[in-house]
Amino acid sequence: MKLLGLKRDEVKQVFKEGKVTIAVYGLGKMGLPLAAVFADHGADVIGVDINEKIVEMVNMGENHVKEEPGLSELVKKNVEAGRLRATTDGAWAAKQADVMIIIVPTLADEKGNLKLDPVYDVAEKISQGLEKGDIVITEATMPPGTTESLIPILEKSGLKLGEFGLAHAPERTMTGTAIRDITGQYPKIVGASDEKTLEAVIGIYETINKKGVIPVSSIKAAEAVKVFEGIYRDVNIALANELALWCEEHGLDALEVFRAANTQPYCHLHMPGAGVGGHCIPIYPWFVINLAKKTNPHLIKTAREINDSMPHHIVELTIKALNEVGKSLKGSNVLVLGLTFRGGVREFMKSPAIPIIKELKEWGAKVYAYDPLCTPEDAKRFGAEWKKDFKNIDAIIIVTDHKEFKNLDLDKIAKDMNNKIIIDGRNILDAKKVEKNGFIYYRVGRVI
Ligand SMILES: NC(=O)C1=CN([C@@H]2O[C@H](COP(=O)(O)OP(=O)(O)OC[C@H]3O[C@@H](n4cnc5c(N)ncnc54)[C@H](O)[C@@H]3O)[C@@H](O)[C@H]2O)C=CC1
Ligand SMILES: CC(=O)N[C@@H]1[C@@H](OP(=O)(O)OP(=O)(O)OC[C@H]2O[C@@H](n3ccc(=O)[nH]c3=O)[C@H](O)[C@@H]2O)O[C@H](C(=O)O)[C@@H](O)[C@@H]1O
Repeated sequence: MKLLGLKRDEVKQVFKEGKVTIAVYGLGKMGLPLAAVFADHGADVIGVDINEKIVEMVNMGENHVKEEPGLSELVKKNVEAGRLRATTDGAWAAKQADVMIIIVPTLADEKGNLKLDPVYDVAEKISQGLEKGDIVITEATMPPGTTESLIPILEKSGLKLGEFGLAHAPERTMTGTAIRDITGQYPKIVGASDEKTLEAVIGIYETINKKGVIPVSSIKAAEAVKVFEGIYRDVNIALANELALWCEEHGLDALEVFRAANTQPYCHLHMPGAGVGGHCIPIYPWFVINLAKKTNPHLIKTAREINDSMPHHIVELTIKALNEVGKSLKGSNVLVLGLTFRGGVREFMKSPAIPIIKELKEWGAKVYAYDPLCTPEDAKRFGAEWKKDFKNIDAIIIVTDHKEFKNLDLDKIAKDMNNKIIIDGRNILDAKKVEKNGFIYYRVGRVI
């Protein structure tokens, strides 16, 4: 049933009656939870993905996003109920659907040069099935202005904007809490092409999100909200890193100072660490930097430089610790714990482990690695040798905050290692406890 022109409560009613067909383009870490949640709330959902294996798994009621708690049950339940199915045919899905949601990757390279091909490919497919009264929503994070750049492609359908609706409703969640967040952790931000579209889209998201909807004045404003959330994080992490380096110089423990400072409600010092990885936080700043013609976003650019310098600082701390025991990095056995960019998710995009391993090897160290979410092939791909024990290791570097690394058996490790050195790049161990076991323990902001 077409939703354009309905009031939000009418949308909720037809949604519950199973009269709304939604096509979700991109069945990844974000798209599959979203598709399953829409189906679980009564919509008839068609998932679209270019990956035939994913389409096949979903149609068998299987979930490929293993790190997402509750998702396997939700996919199975809704596929069996006939509310969720998948296809690789994006044009066919558009013909069936009343609402099309684009949540495919919006990637950028190191310098933020965008790779939006997946978004434009989906827009082309949608244009082949777009009908009067349909609504197209982008949920993928994208540079402000990108959603409206799809209008000429969508109008290849022969329809003019206004005969179909266009909106941006950014995905404000992360792997590990997607279902919780999509259904009610934060209000949904929505910006739309016109009042009718806004009204209908509010009805769609109020159906699945108990935190409700915050409408903003334009599509571009909605895109900026999401990008700014990420830039806020990147700049604040850079501030934490810079203050932590100052603490090292002055013999302070940054975390002790930060925790005390953060008791003031207006202070939110973030965590210093080995660097900022992922598809999101290190990328979004470039969306603003690249679009700045008159303004000079030098704070945002400097923050990026600070965060990207942290992997090198981790290597410096390792050299310092080895020197304490009369060893140089050359010829030392170093074990990197963690290859993924953060704990609990198997993603390598801009993972700090990559430059750390590279630089350690340039210094002549023998580099080993272990990560509970990875394989020996992953380690090899990044230039390290897979090692699950601590025998003959001179220094451990924790680069990823996997929960498995929070309870290391320090007694046993101390016996196995050649030299007892831990560089904690994610502040996950208790300094006093580690030092009690005779380790040299450094972390960003604490080299006491
Ligand atoms: N991963 C996260 O924590 C968050 C991601 N986002 C945003 O969500 C979007 C998707 O991210 P993820 O789900 O993490 O990516 P992902 O890489 O996990 O999944 C993307 C899916 O899209 C499919 N795909 C790629 N090109 C396609 C095309 N042309 N047509 C149909 N399907 C296509 C891929 O096969 C894959 O299954 C991105 O824009 C990202 O910025 C937003 C918030 C959090
Ligand atoms: C505020 C927030 O938590 N943003 C989330 C973020 O998810 P993401 O998976 O990128 O994880 P993240 O916790 O931001 O970490 C990114 C990187 O930054 C590092 N990091 C994070 C926080 C911190 O205080 N210090 C720090 O060094 C992490 O180790 C990691 O390498 O980016 C997501 C996104 O925008 O796609 C966003 O939806 C998520 O809510």
